[in-house]
Amino acid sequence: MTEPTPSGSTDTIAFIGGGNMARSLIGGLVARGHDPGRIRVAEPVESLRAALATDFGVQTFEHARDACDGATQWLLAVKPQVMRQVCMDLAPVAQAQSPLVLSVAAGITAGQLQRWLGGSRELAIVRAMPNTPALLGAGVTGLFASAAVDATQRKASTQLLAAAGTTVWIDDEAQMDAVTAVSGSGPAYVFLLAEAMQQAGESQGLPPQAARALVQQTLLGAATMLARLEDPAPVLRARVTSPGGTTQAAIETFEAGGFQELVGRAIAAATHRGRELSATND
Ligand SMILES: NC(=O)C1=CN([C@@H]2O[C@H](COP(=O)(O)OP(=O)(O)OC[C@H]3O[C@@H](n4cnc5c(N)ncnc54)[C@H](OP(=O)(O)O)[C@@H]3O)[C@@H](O)[C@H]2O)C=CC1
Ligand SMILES: O=C(O)[C@@H]1CCC=N1
Repeated sequence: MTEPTPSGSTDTIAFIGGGNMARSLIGGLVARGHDPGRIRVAEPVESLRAALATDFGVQTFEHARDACDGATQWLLAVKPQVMRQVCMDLAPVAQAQSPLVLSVAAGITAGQLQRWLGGSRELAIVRAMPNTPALLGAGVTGLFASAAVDATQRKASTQLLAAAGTTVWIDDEAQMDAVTAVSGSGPAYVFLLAEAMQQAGESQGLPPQAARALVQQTLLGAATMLARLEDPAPVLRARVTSPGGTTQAAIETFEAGGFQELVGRAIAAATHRGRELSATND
C-alpha cells in the first residue's frame, strides 16, 4: 500500500516544464513536506534539471512522456506558445491514464487543453494561476475546474496549490485572464514599484544599501497591514497621509500623473494579452 507523504498526498505529480513557475511551486511543495520522491519534472534544459534535482531532490526527465508515465496528477508549466505541441505529444498517455491535469499557462483554456489532449475521454482539467511567491509559501492561486473535475479532484487541486499559499476558486473561466493580470503578473508590479522607489531614494541622496532596506521593509510592512488588519487600503492610506504633509505631496503627484488610470490600463493590457495568448496559440 502507498504511504501518504507528510503533506497527506499519495499522488505522484509530473511537472511538465521545470522553469520559473514550476520551480516556485516545487519549492513550496517540498518545503511543506511533500515527498520529493513523488515529484517528477520533465525539462529539456539540462542545467535546470540538475538544479531541481540538487535543490529539491525531485526526479527529473528530459522527455515529458517519461515523467507522465504512471503519474496521477500532471501539472503543465510550459509557455502558452508550446502548450499545444506538448499536449498533442502527451495525448495518447492522457487518454490511457486519465490523470488530473492542471495547467498554469496564461490564457490557454480548459477547452483547448481537452482538445489537444485528444481522444474521446473527457479529462478532469483544472486551470491554476499561481504566482512566484509560491516559492516561499506566500503565493496566491486562482483556480478554475472543468465540468469533468469531481469533488475529490477539486480537493486534491486545492491541497496541491495550498502548498504555494492561499487559493481562490473562480466559477467563470473567462475571469481567469483577470486573475492572471492581477495576481499572476502582480508580483512584477510590486517589484517594479520597489525598483522605482529604490532609484528615487538614491536620487534623493540615500546610500543604496539604506534605500534597499527602507524599501524592502516598507513594502513588507504595508503588505502585512493589508493582510492582517480589517481596515481597507483607503483607510490605511489615510492614516499615513497627514493633511498638508509629505505623503499628501507625494499622493497628489501620483494622482496628477494618472496613477489609478495607469494601473487600470496596465491590468486591462495584461487581461487582453491572456485572451490573445489563447487565440494565437490555438
Ligand atoms: N513566471 C510566472 O510568474 C508565472 C508563470 N505562469 C505560467 O507558467 C508557465 C511557465 O512559465 P515560466 O515558468 O515563467 O516559463 P519558463 O520558460 O521559465 O519555464 C518553462 C520551461 O518549460 C520548458 N519546456 C519547453 N518545452 C518543454 C517540453 N516539451 N517538455 C518539458 N518542458 C518544456 C522550457 O524549456 P525551454 O526554455 O528550452 O523552452 C522552460 O524551461 C507559462 O505558461 C506561464 O504563463 C503562471 C503564473 C505565474
Ligand atoms: O507573464 C506571463 O505571461 C506569466 C503569466 C503570469 C505571470 N507570468
